[in-house]
Amino acid sequence: MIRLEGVKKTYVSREGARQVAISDATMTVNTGDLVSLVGPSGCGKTTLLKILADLHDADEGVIEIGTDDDPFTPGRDVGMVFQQSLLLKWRRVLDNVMLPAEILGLPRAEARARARHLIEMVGLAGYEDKYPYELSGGMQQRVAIARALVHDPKLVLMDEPFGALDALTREKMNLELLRIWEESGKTIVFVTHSIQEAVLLGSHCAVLTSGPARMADYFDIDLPYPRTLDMKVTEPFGEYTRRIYKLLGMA
Ligand SMILES: Nc1ncnc2c1ncn2[C@@H]1O[C@H](COP(=O)(O)OP(=O)(O)OP(=O)(O)O)[C@@H](O)[C@H]1O
Repeated sequence: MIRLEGVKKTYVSREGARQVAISDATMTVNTGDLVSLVGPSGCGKTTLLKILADLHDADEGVIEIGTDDDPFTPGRDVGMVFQQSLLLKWRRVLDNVMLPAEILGLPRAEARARARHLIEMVGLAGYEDKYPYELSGGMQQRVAIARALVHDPKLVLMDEPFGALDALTREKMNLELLRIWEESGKTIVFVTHSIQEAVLLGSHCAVLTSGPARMADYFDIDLPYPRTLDMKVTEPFGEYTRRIYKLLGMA
């Protein structure tokens, strides 16, 4: 579904200083993959997501998303989830989830039915008429995930979606995301600073390093499904985390 080869992006400041945000990003993503992008702050993870969402152009490299038979239109085919849920506080849960469908002008009755189904899928049945302030941080992120899926996008981009949650809620949301991913069959690219989260969630993992910012490795994570939290203490899991620590110069 996605092919990147040698993708590079440099930002130029108003003073003319050049900052290489990402270089040599090369990866192939198949429909239904969940790709973790892991790396330290400033190594270009968000830049890569913005390139995939067509919010930024790359300077060099090949970017192919979709196929001739199944073309990809970024405005229609991308769903995004950010570190903050960015819910509209004056809208109830159902109306927040409906937002992308309204912006895209999708048929209303169908979109409402889909929104209700997604609210149920993210575990919030019964909360359709609540306002965001009535929900916990984890519940708000569930609403954001439902909102990212309502227009049935081909690609879901998640930028540190659980970064603001407490550790236990985050682990719970990891399992929830795996379930939602399996149920929805979506292709997901997921940015995280957490090596453990990258390994637990990813079917594939891209490791980005800084100084200079580049994609240092891209590999399959061949751990069985369903993934469970106790896998984190197994030897195969440890091998993947060691591999990433080494790439980041931390082992
Ligand atoms: N719009 C911009 N203009 C200039 N420089 C930018 C811009 N956006 C990002 N950068 C720079 O590009 C580099 C990569 O930024 P990016 O946000 O992609 O990193 P990141 O890996 O997502 O970081 P973090 O994990 O902290 O969110 C950083 O050095 C950043 O300062």
